[in-house]
Amino acid sequence: MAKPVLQVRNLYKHFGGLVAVDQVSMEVYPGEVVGLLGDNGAGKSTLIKLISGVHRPDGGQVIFDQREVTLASPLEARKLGIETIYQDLALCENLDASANIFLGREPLRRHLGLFKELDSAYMLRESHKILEQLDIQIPDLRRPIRQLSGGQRQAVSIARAVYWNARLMIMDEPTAALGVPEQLKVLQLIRTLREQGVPVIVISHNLQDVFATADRIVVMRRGKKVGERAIAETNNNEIVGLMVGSDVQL
Ligand SMILES: Nc1ncnc2c1ncn2[C@@H]1O[C@H](COP(=O)(O)OP(=O)(O)OP(=O)(O)O)[C@@H](O)[C@H]1O
Repeated sequence: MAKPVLQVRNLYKHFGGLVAVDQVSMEVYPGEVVGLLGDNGAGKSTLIKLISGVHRPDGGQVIFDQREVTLASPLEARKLGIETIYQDLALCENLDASANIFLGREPLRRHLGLFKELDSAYMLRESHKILEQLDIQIPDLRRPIRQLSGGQRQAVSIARAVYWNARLMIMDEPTAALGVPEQLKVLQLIRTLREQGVPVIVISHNLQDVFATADRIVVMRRGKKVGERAIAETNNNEIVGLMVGSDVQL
């Protein structure tokens, strides 16, 4: 069996007296989609922030590519290939898709052998390639991002991560703000990522979405991991039961 891309062991994080993530261990294998589920306040966001370098754990280990890592910042996580896409997408509204894909990492070329300028032709060519590779249709790559639909923006954000060699993609509620056709496109994009070997951790409140895309589900409640199931071996009721706890009657 392939080795996990990511392993977390006994991760622990508290905020004052509140334990947000309590001894959580999980793995993510190459080419799989893991749905991270749990009710509000269960600790899902805190867990992914520990994996993406936003928070430092108070205990436990993060092992990436078989090596224990200390992620002191989101930049360090990104250097390893851990890319997180939050709902705000971190795109620049006034720039076009290709400028966003290269944001902060723009290639320069010499102009008339004298001074350096942005190599927009290269950026455009490369953007076309990555969007095609992911089967993303954006009719006009020169339009500012603000004129694109929510699903297209999400897609640009994912394309950027893949272009810069994402080895693990973490997505926080990727479909929450989208209309139904756009949701379907984003789910399809998650499947494409899996097919191209990039594993995905996806947080969602939408069980239908998770059942449509994930291979495995991890359920959290009150900071703890309370269950882990292969999609083929579970169903809605069982997952809801784990999310709300056996003390609640369904
Ligand atoms: N920076 C912080 N400071 C203090 N408490 C925090 C902080 N971040 C999260 N918490 C608390 O930790 C607990 C877990 O929160 P977290 O956001 O991880 O849950 P969640 O499962 O992502 O919830 P939701 O689905 O509502 O986003 C909550 O009780 C929350 O109030």
